[in-house]
Amino acid sequence: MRDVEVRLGRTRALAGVDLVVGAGERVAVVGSSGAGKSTLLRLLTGAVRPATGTVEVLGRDLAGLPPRELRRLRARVGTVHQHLDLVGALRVVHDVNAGRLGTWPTWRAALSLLRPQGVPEVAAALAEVGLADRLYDRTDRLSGGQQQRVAVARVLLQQPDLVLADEPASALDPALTDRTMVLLRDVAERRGGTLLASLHDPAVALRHCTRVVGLEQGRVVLDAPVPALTAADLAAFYGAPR
Ligand SMILES: Nc1ncnc2c1ncn2[C@@H]1O[C@H](COP(=O)(O)OP(=O)(O)OP(=O)(O)O)[C@@H](O)[C@H]1O
Repeated sequence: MRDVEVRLGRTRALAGVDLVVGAGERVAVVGSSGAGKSTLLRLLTGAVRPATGTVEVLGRDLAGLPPRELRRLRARVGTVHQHLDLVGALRVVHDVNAGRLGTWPTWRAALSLLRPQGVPEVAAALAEVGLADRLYDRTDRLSGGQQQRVAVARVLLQQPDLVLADEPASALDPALTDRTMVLLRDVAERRGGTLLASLHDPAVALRHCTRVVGLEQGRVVLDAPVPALTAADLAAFYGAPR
């Protein structure tokens, strides 16, 4: 993205952001609450449009992309949203299958709501996140951490070229956090793709990412490869003493 500004209502959520992320990079987006991390990720899904500047995703300029092309592009972008974007009243199998709706014809997507399609692959993705036995549970009967893992399973099934994760481990304990980050890394790496994750824990950023981008009041104030950073450098972004 080049020289991007985003306004949300009266707030300038991002200002003058220049960021180029190459294939295969794993980028942690860090910063205090309200710094603009979610906005940055939502910009890359086309959910938020810039007031000025350009945003390119997987080599396509999002401005003026016809809806059909935008849908195709979105099918190549896997997202774990901060608020998970799951349908609680559905069975887990349907919520996970939503990961590939973008690549299915409409008739198959509709049919899948009546009779789930491709159940073995869904079961395999759920097994990877440790929820093999929850295939037919209602999603809203699962705990917050389990729902977060359903959202990860959906991305595993989708096999996208770009993975965006907004605090993907906020409801998980440390062991599950690491496991989830490894899964997200794997799914990005399988396709030679890229991972961008907003992360609240500096240690997780250092363990799992190759680069850290720090935001403050909508501006990029840190952009460094992980080997160049210390835990103290990062702690500053979370309000901890250096
Ligand atoms: N829908 C909205 N309308 C108006 N302002 C918004 C909206 N969404 C976010 N903002 C504002 O934009 C700024 C950036 O918000 P954003 O959600 O990107 O921050 P964040 O770094 O992801 O925060 P958090 O860590 O708390 O999730 C904040 O000042 C926020 O109040």
